[in-house]
Order: sequence, then structure tokens, then C-alpha cells
Amino acid sequence: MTRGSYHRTVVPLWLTALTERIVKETRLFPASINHVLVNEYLPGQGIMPHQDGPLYFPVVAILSLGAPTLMKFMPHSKFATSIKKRIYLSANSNSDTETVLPCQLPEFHDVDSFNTISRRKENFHPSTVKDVTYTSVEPLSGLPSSTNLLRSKGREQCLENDTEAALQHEHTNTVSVALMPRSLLIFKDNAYQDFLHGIDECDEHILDGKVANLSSLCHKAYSCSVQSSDPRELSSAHGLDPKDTDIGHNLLENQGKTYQRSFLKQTGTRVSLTCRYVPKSFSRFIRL
Ligand SMILES: O=C(O)CCC(=O)C(=O)O
Ligand SMILES: [Fe+2]
Repeated sequence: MTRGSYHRTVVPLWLTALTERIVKETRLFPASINHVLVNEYLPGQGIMPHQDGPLYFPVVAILSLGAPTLMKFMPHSKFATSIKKRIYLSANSNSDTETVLPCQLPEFHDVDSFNTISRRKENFHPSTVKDVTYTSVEPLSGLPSSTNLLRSKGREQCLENDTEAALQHEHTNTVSVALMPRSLLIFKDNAYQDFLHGIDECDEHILDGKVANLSSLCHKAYSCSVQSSDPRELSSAHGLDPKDTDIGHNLLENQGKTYQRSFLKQTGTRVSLTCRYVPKSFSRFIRL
């Protein structure tokens, strides 16, 4: 990703039209969007996991143009720390007995936390985005409200396992969202505060069960759940379109079975517009 310098400038009309529409249709921003960051990603470029920080109002709208990509949301390490603490305390108080340690996950699966705008591939320029329709991504499946993280018998074993438990926690609770061309992702509240977001540095993003909006792509993509010994059956049975340029497929052999794996191809340039609101009290800390 190339990060240029910030420009204080008059927001062009085509952009105001877009941001005002986002404000009006989502009703999630307290005032007009006054901060738009334009990022360009060459094929294979991504962005490190990060949080956008306290200067912004905690609602972000990201318009994606050009090549598709996959954004990952992973729990902030503060949750790993609290897991460690709980493991330690629990192990101390129950050193001889087997302990099951529950971990409350953040409320991440509000339907409202993620919205997409219908995908349409036409022009690269955001001024042409006129037909914006919102569709909710389904509640994130596979995210239980509490998880039994670790069974252990004593303090030593707990301490040995806590890093593993933290990693397990991160892995279990990472979700991703396919950002298709001309789509708008909105994330807010605890998806903003409790999770890091980032894009892996690669040009093929595996579409697995962690992709929250997989069903919106499912006429074209599916992950390793389907199997057949005859690869030809796979393609015909699922109506996969070999001409789709955004999604690729390959076949994997495992223990005599053939699995099809689908992936998003980030082979062209992607441009994103990250739209946020900086409250007046913070605007002196950031160039507007
Ligand atoms: O380009 C994107 O899709 C994400 C950008 C982002 O997260 C940021 O600039 O803070
Ligand atoms: Fe960000």
C-alpha cells in the first residue's frame, strides 16, 4: 500500500454526494463524514492488523473499488491477556481439580456490524456508484457466545498452555469479510474497539468458513466442505463459473478424496475509500 501525505482540500462534489448518501442511508454517523482516506493497493499488497484509534467516531465505511480482497478481523490482544489472568486465577483456586475455563467473547455478531452494498463491476470511479443497496451479512456463524478454552489440571500446566490458549482464542475468533469491487463495508462498535482489522499480503485469499459474507458469493465460491473423487463432478454439480475473474478454484487431494478450494484473486489494483467522522473536539489533532 502506498500512503501519501494528507491533503486538506475541499471535498469534491462527487465525493460529498457519496459520503452524504452513506450517512443518510446508514444513519450510523452523528454528522457528515469529514475524513476520507484513499488507499491504493497493488496486487498482493495488504495492510497490517491495526485499530483505527480513538480520534475517530467508531463507525467506519470502506468503499472498495477495483480488485477484490479479504479483510480479517481478529480479537485485540487485551482479550488474550484477560484469558491468561483467568487461567491463572482459576488454576490457583482449583489446583487439584480439572477446571474448565469459559471465555466470554465480545458481542461481535450483530447483524448491523457488517453491511455490504451489492457488487457491480462497472467503472472504477466512485462517482459512478449510484445504485447503492444495503444487504445485511448474516450473523456470524461459528461464533459461540462463550467457549470452553482450556481444560487443565494444575497451575504449571495452565501456564504452559496459556499462550496456546491465547492463540487458539485468536484463531477461533478471527473472522473475515470479502470486500468485492463496488462494495461498502461498515464496521462499528465492538468490531471497531475490540478487534484489529487487516489484509494479508498475498494475491490469493482463501475463502473458508470464516468468511462472514461467504453466502453472498456462494453461487460462485465454496470452501473445502464439498468432496468428490471425480473433479469433473465438482465443477458441474455446483455451477461454478470458470470465467469469473475474481474467484479462483483449485483442487486438493487428501487421503484419496478431492476437495475444491476457492479463493479471491487480488491480481489487479485495489483502491479503497475509508470514510470516517472526526468529532470536532479531536479535529485539531488530525488534518481535515
Ligand atoms: O483499505 C482498506 O480497505 C482498509 C484501510 C484501513 O483500514 C485504514 O486505512 O485504516
Ligand atoms: Fe483501518
